[in-house]
Amino acid sequence: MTLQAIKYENGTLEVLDQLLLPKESKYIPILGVEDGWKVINKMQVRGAPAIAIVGCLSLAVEISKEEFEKKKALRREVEGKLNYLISARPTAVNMKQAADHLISYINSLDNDESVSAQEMQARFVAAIEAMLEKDISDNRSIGEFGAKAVLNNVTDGEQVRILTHCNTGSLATAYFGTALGVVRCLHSASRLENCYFTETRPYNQGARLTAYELVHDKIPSTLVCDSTVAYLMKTAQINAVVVGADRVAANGDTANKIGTYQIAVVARHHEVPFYVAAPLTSIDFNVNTGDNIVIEERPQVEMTHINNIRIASPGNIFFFFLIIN
Ligand SMILES: CSC[C@H]1O[C@H](OP(=O)(O)O)[C@H](O)[C@@H]1O
Repeated sequence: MTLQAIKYENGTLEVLDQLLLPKESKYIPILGVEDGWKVINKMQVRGAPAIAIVGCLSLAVEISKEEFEKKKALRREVEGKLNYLISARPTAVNMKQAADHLISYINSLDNDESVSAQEMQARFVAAIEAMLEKDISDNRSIGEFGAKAVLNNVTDGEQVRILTHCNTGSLATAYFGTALGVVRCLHSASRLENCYFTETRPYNQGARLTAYELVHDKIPSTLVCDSTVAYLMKTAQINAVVVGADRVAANGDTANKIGTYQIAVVARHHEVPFYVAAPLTSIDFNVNTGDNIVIEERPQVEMTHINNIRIASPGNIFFFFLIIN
Protein backbone atom coordinates (compact mmCIF):
# COMPACT_ATOMS: atom_id res chain seq x y z
CA MET A 1 0.00 0.00 0.00
CA THR A 2 1.28 3.48 -0.75
CA LEU A 3 -0.20 6.91 -0.13
CA GLN A 4 2.18 8.73 -2.45
CA ALA A 5 -0.19 9.92 -5.18
CA ILE A 6 2.54 11.93 -6.91
CA LYS A 7 6.17 10.83 -7.51
CA TYR A 8 8.39 13.59 -8.89
CA GLU A 9 12.19 13.74 -9.07
CA ASN A 10 14.51 15.73 -11.35
CA GLY A 11 12.06 16.20 -14.18
CA THR A 12 10.52 12.72 -13.97
CA LEU A 13 6.84 12.44 -12.96
CA GLU A 14 4.67 9.42 -12.15
CA VAL A 15 1.15 9.42 -10.68
CA LEU A 16 -0.76 6.71 -8.85
CA ASP A 17 -3.69 5.55 -11.00
CA GLN A 18 -6.48 6.10 -8.48
CA LEU A 19 -9.10 4.45 -10.68
CA LEU A 20 -7.41 1.10 -9.94
CA LEU A 21 -7.42 1.59 -6.15
CA PRO A 22 -7.90 -0.22 -3.87
CA LYS A 23 -7.42 -3.35 -5.99
CA GLU A 24 -4.18 -2.35 -7.68
CA SER A 25 -1.43 0.14 -6.91
CA LYS A 26 0.04 1.18 -10.27
CA TYR A 27 1.97 4.28 -11.31
CA ILE A 28 1.54 6.00 -14.68
CA PRO A 29 4.48 7.92 -16.25
CA ILE A 30 3.60 11.53 -17.16
CA LEU A 31 5.77 12.68 -20.08
CA GLY A 32 4.16 16.06 -20.68
CA VAL A 33 1.06 18.26 -20.61
CA GLU A 34 -1.09 15.97 -22.76
CA ASP A 35 -0.52 13.11 -20.32
CA GLY A 36 -1.24 15.45 -17.42
CA TRP A 37 -4.49 16.65 -18.95
CA LYS A 38 -5.66 13.07 -19.60
CA VAL A 39 -5.00 11.67 -16.09
CA ILE A 40 -6.80 14.67 -14.57
CA ASN A 41 -9.77 14.52 -16.94
CA LYS A 42 -10.15 10.74 -16.47
CA MET A 43 -9.82 11.18 -12.67
CA GLN A 44 -6.84 8.87 -12.47
CA VAL A 45 -5.57 11.81 -10.46
CA ARG A 46 -8.19 13.85 -8.62
CA GLY A 47 -8.62 16.18 -5.69
CA ALA A 48 -8.36 19.94 -6.10
CA PRO A 49 -4.76 20.43 -4.87
CA ALA A 50 -3.45 17.28 -6.57
CA ILE A 51 -5.01 18.37 -9.87
CA ALA A 52 -3.08 21.65 -9.76
CA ILE A 53 0.20 20.04 -8.71
CA VAL A 54 0.09 17.24 -11.32
CA GLY A 55 -1.04 19.63 -14.05
CA CYS A 56 1.80 22.07 -13.34
CA LEU A 57 4.41 19.31 -12.88
CA SER A 58 3.40 17.84 -16.26
CA LEU A 59 4.30 21.23 -17.76
CA ALA A 60 7.59 21.32 -15.83
CA VAL A 61 8.47 17.87 -17.22
CA GLU A 62 7.71 19.04 -20.76
CA ILE A 63 9.50 22.37 -20.48
CA SER A 64 12.60 20.79 -18.91
CA LYS A 65 13.19 18.74 -22.07
CA GLU A 66 13.16 21.74 -24.41
CA GLU A 67 15.65 24.53 -25.18
CA PHE A 68 14.41 28.09 -25.66
CA GLU A 69 16.53 30.68 -27.44
CA LYS A 70 13.88 33.38 -27.00
CA LYS A 71 12.18 34.23 -23.69
CA LYS A 72 8.99 35.22 -25.51
CA ALA A 73 8.72 31.75 -27.06
CA LEU A 74 8.93 30.17 -23.59
CA ARG A 75 6.34 32.59 -22.18
CA ARG A 76 3.92 31.94 -25.03
CA GLU A 77 4.28 28.15 -24.70
CA VAL A 78 3.77 28.29 -20.92
CA GLU A 79 0.65 30.45 -21.16
CA GLY A 80 -0.94 28.27 -23.82
CA LYS A 81 -0.29 25.01 -21.97
CA LEU A 82 -1.42 26.28 -18.58
CA ASN A 83 -4.71 27.45 -20.07
CA TYR A 84 -5.11 24.07 -21.72
CA LEU A 85 -4.57 22.29 -18.40
CA ILE A 86 -7.33 24.35 -16.76
CA SER A 87 -9.81 22.80 -19.20
CA ALA A 88 -9.24 19.26 -17.86
CA ARG A 89 -11.84 19.76 -15.07
CA PRO A 90 -13.95 22.90 -14.47
CA THR A 91 -14.91 23.10 -10.81
CA ALA A 92 -11.75 22.79 -8.70
CA VAL A 93 -10.12 26.22 -8.84
CA ASN A 94 -6.60 25.23 -7.76
CA MET A 95 -5.35 24.58 -11.31
CA LYS A 96 -6.65 28.00 -12.42
CA GLN A 97 -5.12 29.71 -9.38
CA ALA A 98 -1.78 28.04 -10.06
CA ALA A 99 -1.95 28.95 -13.77
CA ASP A 100 -2.70 32.59 -13.00
CA HIS A 101 0.19 32.75 -10.51
CA LEU A 102 2.67 31.05 -12.86
CA ILE A 103 1.67 33.19 -15.86
CA SER A 104 2.19 36.30 -13.76
CA TYR A 105 5.56 34.95 -12.61
CA ILE A 106 6.84 34.08 -16.08
CA ASN A 107 5.74 37.49 -17.36
CA SER A 108 7.83 39.12 -14.63
CA LEU A 109 10.83 37.00 -15.64
CA ASP A 110 10.24 37.84 -19.32
CA ASN A 111 10.20 41.55 -18.50
CA ASP A 112 13.39 41.35 -16.43
CA GLU A 113 16.21 42.01 -18.90
CA SER A 114 18.80 40.65 -16.46
CA VAL A 115 17.24 37.17 -16.74
CA SER A 116 18.34 34.97 -19.65
CA ALA A 117 16.05 32.46 -21.38
CA GLN A 118 17.87 29.60 -19.65
CA GLU A 119 17.57 31.25 -16.24
CA MET A 120 13.89 31.98 -16.91
CA GLN A 121 13.30 28.31 -17.74
CA ALA A 122 15.14 27.10 -14.62
CA ARG A 123 13.33 29.49 -12.26
CA PHE A 124 9.95 28.64 -13.76
CA VAL A 125 10.48 24.89 -13.28
CA ALA A 126 11.75 25.49 -9.73
CA ALA A 127 8.60 27.50 -8.91
CA ILE A 128 6.45 24.55 -9.94
CA GLU A 129 8.58 22.05 -8.02
CA ALA A 130 8.14 24.18 -4.89
CA MET A 131 4.36 23.58 -5.06
CA LEU A 132 4.82 20.03 -3.72
CA GLU A 133 6.45 21.00 -0.42
CA LYS A 134 4.20 24.06 -0.05
CA ASP A 135 1.08 21.92 -0.32
CA ILE A 136 2.34 19.46 2.31
CA SER A 137 3.22 22.31 4.65
CA ASP A 138 -0.22 23.92 4.10
CA ASN A 139 -1.96 20.61 4.78
CA ARG A 140 -0.16 20.10 8.09
CA SER A 141 -1.14 23.64 9.15
CA ILE A 142 -4.76 23.07 8.10
CA GLY A 143 -4.78 19.78 10.01
CA GLU A 144 -3.45 21.30 13.23
CA PHE A 145 -5.68 24.36 13.03
CA GLY A 146 -8.74 22.26 12.21
CA ALA A 147 -8.07 19.80 15.04
CA LYS A 148 -7.83 22.69 17.51
CA ALA A 149 -11.14 24.12 16.22
CA VAL A 150 -12.90 20.77 16.67
CA LEU A 151 -11.44 20.25 20.15
CA ASN A 152 -12.48 23.75 21.23
CA ASN A 153 -16.07 22.47 21.28
CA VAL A 154 -15.46 19.50 23.59
CA THR A 155 -14.27 19.00 27.15
CA ASP A 156 -10.56 18.46 27.89
CA GLY A 157 -9.41 14.94 27.06
CA GLU A 158 -12.70 13.97 25.38
CA GLN A 159 -12.27 11.90 22.25
CA VAL A 160 -14.26 12.99 19.21
CA ARG A 161 -16.33 11.37 16.50
CA ILE A 162 -15.88 12.93 13.06
CA LEU A 163 -17.84 12.55 9.83
CA THR A 164 -16.18 13.28 6.50
CA HIS A 165 -17.18 12.96 2.84
CA CYS A 166 -15.30 11.96 -0.31
CA ASN A 167 -11.49 11.79 -0.25
CA THR A 168 -9.47 14.71 0.98
CA GLY A 169 -6.29 12.94 2.07
CA SER A 170 -2.88 12.17 0.64
CA LEU A 171 -4.59 10.91 -2.53
CA ALA A 172 -6.21 14.32 -3.12
CA THR A 173 -3.12 16.42 -2.36
CA ALA A 174 0.67 16.24 -2.36
CA TYR A 175 0.43 14.39 0.98
CA PHE A 176 -1.39 14.38 4.38
CA GLY A 177 -4.60 15.96 3.07
CA THR A 178 -6.98 18.72 4.07
CA ALA A 179 -10.09 17.44 5.88
CA LEU A 180 -8.41 14.08 6.32
CA GLY A 181 -5.38 15.99 7.59
CA VAL A 182 -7.61 17.24 10.42
CA VAL A 183 -8.55 13.60 11.14
CA ARG A 184 -4.85 12.62 11.10
CA CYS A 185 -3.99 15.39 13.58
CA LEU A 186 -6.83 14.39 15.92
CA HIS A 187 -5.62 10.78 15.77
CA SER A 188 -1.99 11.79 16.42
CA ALA A 189 -3.17 13.73 19.48
CA SER A 190 -5.03 10.60 20.71
CA ARG A 191 -8.28 12.58 20.58
CA LEU A 192 -10.06 10.67 17.80
CA GLU A 193 -12.57 8.05 18.87
CA ASN A 194 -13.73 7.32 15.32
CA CYS A 195 -13.83 8.79 11.82
CA TYR A 196 -17.04 7.99 9.95
CA PHE A 197 -16.70 8.46 6.20
CA THR A 198 -19.18 8.11 3.37
CA GLU A 199 -18.78 5.80 0.40
CA THR A 200 -19.35 8.91 -1.79
CA ARG A 201 -21.36 7.73 -4.73
CA PRO A 202 -21.15 7.75 -7.69
CA TYR A 203 -17.36 7.36 -7.96
CA ASN A 204 -16.85 5.97 -4.46
CA GLN A 205 -13.88 8.14 -3.47
CA GLY A 206 -14.72 7.34 0.16
CA ALA A 207 -15.08 3.57 -0.15
CA ARG A 208 -12.12 3.26 -2.55
CA LEU A 209 -9.70 5.97 -1.42
CA THR A 210 -10.48 7.25 2.08
CA ALA A 211 -10.89 3.68 3.34
CA TYR A 212 -7.51 2.86 1.75
CA GLU A 213 -5.83 5.79 3.55
CA LEU A 214 -7.40 5.21 6.97
CA VAL A 215 -6.60 1.49 6.90
CA HIS A 216 -3.03 2.32 5.84
CA ASP A 217 -2.65 4.73 8.78
CA LYS A 218 -4.48 2.40 11.22
CA ILE A 219 -6.95 5.19 12.10
CA PRO A 220 -10.19 4.03 13.81
CA SER A 221 -12.87 4.53 11.17
CA THR A 222 -16.19 3.34 9.82
CA LEU A 223 -17.34 3.36 6.20
CA VAL A 224 -21.01 4.35 5.92
CA CYS A 225 -23.51 4.52 3.07
CA ASP A 226 -24.16 8.06 1.86
CA SER A 227 -27.78 7.61 2.92
CA THR A 228 -26.75 6.96 6.54
CA VAL A 229 -25.52 10.45 7.39
CA ALA A 230 -28.80 11.79 8.83
CA TYR A 231 -29.32 8.73 11.03
CA LEU A 232 -25.64 8.90 12.06
CA MET A 233 -25.94 12.50 13.19
CA LYS A 234 -29.12 11.67 15.06
CA THR A 235 -27.69 8.66 16.92
CA ALA A 236 -23.87 8.70 16.98
CA GLN A 237 -23.09 11.97 18.77
CA ILE A 238 -20.96 13.23 15.87
CA ASN A 239 -18.80 16.08 17.21
CA ALA A 240 -18.04 17.64 13.83
CA VAL A 241 -18.31 17.23 10.09
CA VAL A 242 -15.10 18.11 8.21
CA VAL A 243 -15.05 18.19 4.40
CA GLY A 244 -12.78 19.49 1.64
CA ALA A 245 -13.50 21.95 -1.13
CA ASP A 246 -13.16 22.21 -4.87
CA ARG A 247 -13.85 25.93 -4.99
CA VAL A 248 -14.79 28.47 -2.32
CA ALA A 249 -16.45 31.70 -3.54
CA ALA A 250 -15.62 35.12 -2.12
CA ASN A 251 -18.69 35.00 0.14
CA GLY A 252 -17.75 31.57 1.54
CA ASP A 253 -20.13 29.48 -0.59
CA THR A 254 -18.33 26.18 -1.18
CA ALA A 255 -18.49 23.78 -4.10
CA ASN A 256 -17.55 20.26 -3.11
CA LYS A 257 -18.37 16.66 -3.98
CA ILE A 258 -22.03 15.96 -4.54
CA GLY A 259 -23.68 14.99 -1.27
CA THR A 260 -21.89 17.69 0.73
CA TYR A 261 -24.87 20.05 0.65
CA GLN A 262 -27.29 17.54 2.15
CA ILE A 263 -24.74 16.65 4.84
CA ALA A 264 -24.47 20.38 5.65
CA VAL A 265 -28.26 20.70 5.90
CA VAL A 266 -28.50 17.68 8.22
CA ALA A 267 -25.59 18.97 10.32
CA ARG A 268 -27.44 22.28 10.70
CA HIS A 269 -30.60 20.43 11.77
CA HIS A 270 -28.72 18.39 14.37
CA GLU A 271 -26.55 21.35 15.41
CA VAL A 272 -23.31 19.55 14.48
CA PRO A 273 -20.41 21.93 13.75
CA PHE A 274 -19.53 21.81 10.03
CA TYR A 275 -16.03 22.69 8.79
CA VAL A 276 -14.56 23.13 5.31
CA ALA A 277 -10.82 22.40 5.33
CA ALA A 278 -9.10 23.92 2.31
CA PRO A 279 -5.91 25.77 1.34
CA LEU A 280 -5.94 29.38 0.13
CA THR A 281 -5.47 28.02 -3.40
CA SER A 282 -9.06 26.67 -3.24
CA ILE A 283 -10.56 30.11 -2.71
CA ASP A 284 -11.67 31.99 -5.83
CA PHE A 285 -11.97 35.68 -4.94
CA ASN A 286 -13.04 36.37 -8.52
CA VAL A 287 -16.32 34.54 -7.95
CA ASN A 288 -18.73 36.42 -5.69
CA THR A 289 -21.10 33.62 -4.77
CA GLY A 290 -21.61 29.91 -5.35
CA ASP A 291 -24.15 30.74 -8.07
CA ASN A 292 -21.21 31.62 -10.32
CA ILE A 293 -19.30 28.36 -9.82
CA VAL A 294 -19.36 26.02 -12.83
CA ILE A 295 -20.94 22.69 -11.85
CA GLU A 296 -19.04 19.74 -13.30
CA GLU A 297 -21.10 17.20 -15.24
CA ARG A 298 -19.57 13.76 -15.73
CA PRO A 299 -20.47 10.85 -18.05
CA GLN A 300 -23.46 8.90 -16.71
CA VAL A 301 -21.49 5.66 -16.99
CA GLU A 302 -19.66 6.74 -13.83
CA MET A 303 -22.98 6.27 -12.01
CA THR A 304 -24.54 3.40 -13.96
CA HIS A 305 -21.48 1.13 -13.84
CA ILE A 306 -18.92 0.01 -11.27
CA ASN A 307 -15.75 -1.58 -12.66
CA ASN A 308 -17.50 -1.80 -16.05
CA ILE A 309 -20.38 -3.80 -14.55
CA ARG A 310 -23.79 -2.19 -15.11
CA ILE A 311 -25.64 -1.55 -11.85
CA ALA A 312 -28.45 0.68 -13.18
CA SER A 313 -31.05 -0.20 -15.78
CA PRO A 314 -30.44 1.34 -19.19
CA GLY A 315 -32.39 4.52 -19.84
CA ASN A 316 -32.11 8.29 -19.84
CA ILE A 317 -30.24 9.04 -16.63
CA PHE A 318 -28.82 12.49 -15.90
CA PHE A 319 -27.17 13.88 -12.76
CA PHE A 320 -24.79 16.57 -11.54
CA PHE A 321 -21.37 15.48 -10.30
CA LEU A 322 -20.57 18.42 -8.06
CA ILE A 323 -22.97 20.86 -6.51
CA ILE A 324 -22.79 24.12 -4.60
CA ASN A 325 -23.39 24.35 -0.87
C1 LIG B 1 -8.67 18.10 -1.12
S1 LIG B 1 -9.53 18.06 -2.63
C2 LIG B 1 -11.06 17.89 -2.13
C3 LIG B 1 -12.13 17.56 -3.11
O1 LIG B 1 -11.77 16.84 -4.30
C4 LIG B 1 -12.77 15.84 -4.54
O2 LIG B 1 -13.31 15.84 -5.81
P1 LIG B 1 -12.82 14.79 -6.95
O3 LIG B 1 -12.55 13.48 -6.29
O4 LIG B 1 -13.99 14.75 -7.91
O5 LIG B 1 -11.60 15.44 -7.52
C5 LIG B 1 -13.87 16.16 -3.57
O6 LIG B 1 -14.74 17.15 -4.08
C6 LIG B 1 -13.09 16.66 -2.42
O7 LIG B 1 -13.81 17.31 -1.47
